[in-house]
Amino acid sequence: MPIEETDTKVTLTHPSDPSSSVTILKHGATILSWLHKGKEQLWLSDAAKLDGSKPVRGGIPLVFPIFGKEKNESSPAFQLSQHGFARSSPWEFLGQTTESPATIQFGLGPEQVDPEVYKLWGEGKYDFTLILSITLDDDLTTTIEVENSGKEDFDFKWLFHTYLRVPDITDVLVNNLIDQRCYDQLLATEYVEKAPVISFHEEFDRIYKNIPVEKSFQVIDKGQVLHNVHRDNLPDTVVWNPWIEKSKGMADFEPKSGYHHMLCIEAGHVAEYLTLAKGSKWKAAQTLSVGGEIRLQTNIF
Ligand SMILES: O=P(O)(O)OC[C@H]1O[C@H](O)[C@H](O)[C@@H](O)[C@@H]1O
Repeated sequence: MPIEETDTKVTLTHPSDPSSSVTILKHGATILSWLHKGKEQLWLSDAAKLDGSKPVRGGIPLVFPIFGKEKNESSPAFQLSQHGFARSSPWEFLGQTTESPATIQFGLGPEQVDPEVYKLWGEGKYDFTLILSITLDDDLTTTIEVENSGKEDFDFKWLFHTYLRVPDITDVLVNNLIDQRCYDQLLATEYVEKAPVISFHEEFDRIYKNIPVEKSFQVIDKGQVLHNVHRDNLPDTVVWNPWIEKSKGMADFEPKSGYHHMLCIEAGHVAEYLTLAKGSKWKAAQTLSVGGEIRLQTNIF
C-alpha cells in the first residue's frame, strides 16, 4: 500500500521503492521523516511533541503567515506568536492527487485554526486556503499554494523550516551563498556573505536574501554531497544551528548534543512580506535531493 493513514499521521511510500517513504504528522502538516533508499534525511528531536501541544522540533515545520515575531505594532500580524499558526494547526489530509510521481495533499483554512489564534491575525478578517502538495520521487518536493479567498488583501511570509540530518555539523560545509546579502540575526547586522563555503563552529542564524532561484545549496560532508536544496519562487533562505546554549534552552530539543546532527536550511519568502490581493493565488516549492556532484554556482548574482 503506497499510503497508510492513521488518526495522526500519513505515510507515503515510493510506488517502486519500498525503502523510500515520507511520513507527515497531520498536525501542522509537518513532515517528520523522509527515508531515501532506507536512509533518514531529516532530523527530529527525541523530545519533539507529536500531540499538537507544541510545534514539532524537527522535520519540516511550515511557517505562515509570519516568520519570527512581528515587531511593528501596527502590523496585523503583531499579535501572532513566533512563526505563525500553520505549524500548530490541524491540517486536513486531502488524499492522493497523482500516482506517478506519487503526490498527496493537505489543506488548511481559517476554520481549522484555533479561533483565539485566528483572531490575532488582522482581527480575524482574512480568509485563506493553503494547499500543501508533497511529491515523493527520487527527490522530495513540497509545494505550497496560498489563496486569498476573502474580501481583503493580506500580507504574509512563508518558509519551509527544514531540519536536515547531518553526521556531524563540525564537518559540513554549505556552498553557493557567497556574494549574497544576509541579515545576521545574532549580530543584528546586514552584510554581504564573503565566505566561499559556510562552516559551523558556533550558533548560526542568518537570513540570506533575494537569492536567484537558479542557485541551489549543497550540504557537503568531507567532500561528499549529502543534501541539495532547490527553490522555486522562494527568494530567501535561513540557515540555522542553535549550537550548545540555545539547545539547552529548548525543552523539546533532545538529546542536547543533537545540534551536532542537524542543520536547518529554510527556503522561504521572509525578508519582505508578500501582498496577496483578494481572489489571487501564490505558489512556491522546495525540492530536496540526495547526493550528486559538487556544483559551484558563484557566477550567478
Ligand atoms: O524555536 P522555533 O520557534 O521553532 O524557532 C527556531 C528558529 O527558527 C528560525 O531558524 C529562526 O531563524 C531562529 O531564530 C529560530 O530560533
